[in-house]
Amino acid sequence: MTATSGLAIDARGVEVTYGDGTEAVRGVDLQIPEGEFFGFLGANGAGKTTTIKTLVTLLTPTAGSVTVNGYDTQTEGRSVRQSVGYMAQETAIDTDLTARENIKFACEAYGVTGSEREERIDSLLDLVDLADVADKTADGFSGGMKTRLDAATALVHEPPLVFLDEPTTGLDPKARNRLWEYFQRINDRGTTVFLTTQYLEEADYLCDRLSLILDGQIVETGSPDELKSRVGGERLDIDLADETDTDRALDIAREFFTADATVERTDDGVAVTARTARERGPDLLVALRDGDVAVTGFNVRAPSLDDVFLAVTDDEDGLTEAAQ
Ligand SMILES: Nc1ncnc2c1ncn2[C@@H]1O[C@H](COP(=O)(O)OP(=O)(O)OP(=O)(O)O)[C@@H](O)[C@H]1O
Repeated sequence: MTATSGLAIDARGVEVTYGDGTEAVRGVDLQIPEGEFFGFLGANGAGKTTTIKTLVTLLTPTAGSVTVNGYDTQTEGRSVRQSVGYMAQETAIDTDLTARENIKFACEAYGVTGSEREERIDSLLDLVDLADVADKTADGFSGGMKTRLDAATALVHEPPLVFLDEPTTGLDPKARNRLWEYFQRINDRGTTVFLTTQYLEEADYLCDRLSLILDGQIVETGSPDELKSRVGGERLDIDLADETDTDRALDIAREFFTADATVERTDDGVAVTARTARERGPDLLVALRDGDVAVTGFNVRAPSLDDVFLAVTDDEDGLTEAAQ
């Protein structure tokens, strides 16, 4: 690796416009330190795959510059490709071959030869928990097993940086959790991971830092906790027995929580978002009872990345409206 900056990825002002005029990526900046587990979070069509394809040199940016592992993607494409692993959305495995044969095939494609090859294949099979089925053909594998095999084939050349494009889409929770363990394992051994996902919970669980991408632009970057703090604290949902009590409950809650809280009407009652929601929630319930408001249920939860996305996209809507 020639990187001296300590950055696995340094992308500046990247724009990608497809031939039909679609502006898929509109000015993306990414500085990702070596060793980081980075998440790129966005809905369908937000521009995640286009960004990855640009970083791994499958697409040439319309504008901007990208350095990956210290190599310029436009002038040193070959070195970039040799220094990264890429697990695309479309599977790269051949289901007529065994797990071992698939990995061997990937070794050949990446020029991994010689004495260390068999050892590396065995260690990858172990890493993705497929050693027991190494000599079975992949057509009988579950979705999760195929995905793990796919991920292993992206790692045969021991790249310092691996791109995973929505690797858990369509997997059941058990298979997904197993894959998460494996991704953590490869990051623990020093590999930088760039993961795209539509799952907020996944980014929250795995990533050191993440960016939210919306319509080809990064709208927010930070650690999961930092992003969650954007929402303004924990959320307390209170269900009311009688809908006609809602206005009174809102008044009591607003009086009880001061400036920093958001108090709103919900389908079942009221919700308070505040840093002190958990701590002061029980006292609010007492205040509601004293005000003759009957409560049928309540729940306090830490903000999810869903909440963050909503907060950010609400802001975006506000900006768009203001600009019009
Ligand atoms: N080859 C293409 N030609 C024209 N437009 C494209 C092409 N590929 C993608 N797009 C468009 O570019 C935008 C970004 O797509 P992209 O696949 O990068 O998003 P994504 O966030 O990866 O979505 P997904 O979760 O569906 O994979 C979308 O509007 C998509 O329709």
